[in-house]
Amino acid sequence: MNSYLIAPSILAADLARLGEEVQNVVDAGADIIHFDVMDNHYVPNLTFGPAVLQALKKYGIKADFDVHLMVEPVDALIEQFADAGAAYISFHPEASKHVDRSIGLIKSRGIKAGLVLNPATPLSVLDYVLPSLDFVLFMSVNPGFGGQSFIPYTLDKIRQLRKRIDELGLNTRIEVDGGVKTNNIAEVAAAGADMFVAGTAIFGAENYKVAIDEMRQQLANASK
Ligand SMILES: O=C(CO)[C@@H](O)[C@H](O)COP(=O)(O)O
Ligand SMILES: [Fe+2]
Repeated sequence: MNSYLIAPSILAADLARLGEEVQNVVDAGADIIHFDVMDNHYVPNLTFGPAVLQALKKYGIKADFDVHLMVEPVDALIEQFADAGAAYISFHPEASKHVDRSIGLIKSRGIKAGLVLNPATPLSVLDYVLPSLDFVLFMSVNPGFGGQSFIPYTLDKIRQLRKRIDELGLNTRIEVDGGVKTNNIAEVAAAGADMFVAGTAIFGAENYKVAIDEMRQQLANASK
């Protein structure tokens, strides 16, 4: 099993103080920074583009950025986020006409490529492309907003994919996004996930380090 990565989602940060907020979660022990890109087309919300990622890098953020594209189409933004310095890029398969080509585009820029499955998207979308992916992102809420509740049937999907990855001998990571909190992260890890996005559970906490430490403690218990 890969080591666990905790990825605070900046959607829940105080956006008026974004640079400071991101530095604070990095100092509090975040492994990577989850960057939600919404276009008011693929999802009914609008967030930030590559210029914001570039600005955060210029501000001095050294952590890797995990760019979650909730946009349609995807290829032009893959290029722009690659130029801006993304370390991970994921997209939703229904938002790309040519999924294999979009994955290839991400990888051709030396970036880790992920495919995102909405709650009701079947695992069969991974047929044929799973070996070329660095990670699969399971949405455990419907995409578009932070602060929603974890959809429990996601756990079964995670278990099924973990089995498939292990049987194939792949080292694909499984990321889970939406409603992940201190009180369910152990269960999500036990199902087979190893990357955990948490927006409100971290940025909504009084002390980011206490929140991240509690998650790590839960993860340590889960792997015992
Ligand atoms: O991609 C999304 C929502 O579409 C997420 O990354 C959320 O931003 C996670 O927020 P919480 O559910 O952890 O508050
Ligand atoms: Fe996300």
